[in-house]
Amino acid sequence: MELQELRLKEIEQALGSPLATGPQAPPPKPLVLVISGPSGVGKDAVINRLKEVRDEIHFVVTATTRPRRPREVDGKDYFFVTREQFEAMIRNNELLEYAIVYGDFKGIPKRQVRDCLVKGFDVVLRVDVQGAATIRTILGSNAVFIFLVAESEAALVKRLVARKTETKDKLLLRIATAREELKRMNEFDYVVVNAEGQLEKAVSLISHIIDAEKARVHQREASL
Ligand SMILES: Nc1ncnc2c1ncn2[C@@H]1O[C@H](COP(=O)(O)OP(=O)(O)OP(=O)(O)O)[C@@H](O)[C@H]1O
Repeated sequence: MELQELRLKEIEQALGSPLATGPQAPPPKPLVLVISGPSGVGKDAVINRLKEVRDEIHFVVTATTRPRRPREVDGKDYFFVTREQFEAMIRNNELLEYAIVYGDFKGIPKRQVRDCLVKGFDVVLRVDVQGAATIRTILGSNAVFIFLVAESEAALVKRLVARKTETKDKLLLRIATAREELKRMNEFDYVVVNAEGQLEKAVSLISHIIDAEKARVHQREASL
């Protein structure tokens, strides 16, 4: 050990400067990850699991006028607001993006995202395909866009039927919309398959995407 230290000293002397001990890689910039995909593909399921495996990431809570489903918690799964409250948020320019999705308003509060980025935290946003397009116009290549798909259309519909949260009309509308949405896959950076019973695999791939993004030489730089 001592001999080694001595050698290092000799090297430093020969170099005429001390050997730097700081990190050689620059600190990674905070990441904005947009997770999108057709209704019922498993966005919520994937994000809920991702929260458990990557607890350093911040998950922005979407505001919605849609009625709360039995197991959903206000402020955790969504901010459940009235139509009037939502309209006030639009008027006050408080939303990064918002849309009417199957008759209900959904939107991302800007402040939550901004606060996280300023503190240097990574942020995950959950948006429908329409919302992802809006965010792309704002953040462009400074955010990472992930498109979630099921293994097949049949599998997606089976999952939606099993969830039992839609009437038949709403279900048909969601399927038709999903067909259109699938055509927009090429607007995304990554596609992740959330296959039946394979939630862990989808979450693990997203986790690896995050790690790979952190290792980019040319870091994306999101700001609002
Ligand atoms: N890999 C999987 N295997 C089996 N079931 C799954 C898988 N992923 C999600 N599910 C189930 O499929 C249903 C739809 O998932 P989820 O509600 O997360 O979709 P979503 O994309 O958030 O839908 P929406 O956009 O309509 O809110 C849920 O009942 C969920 O538990």
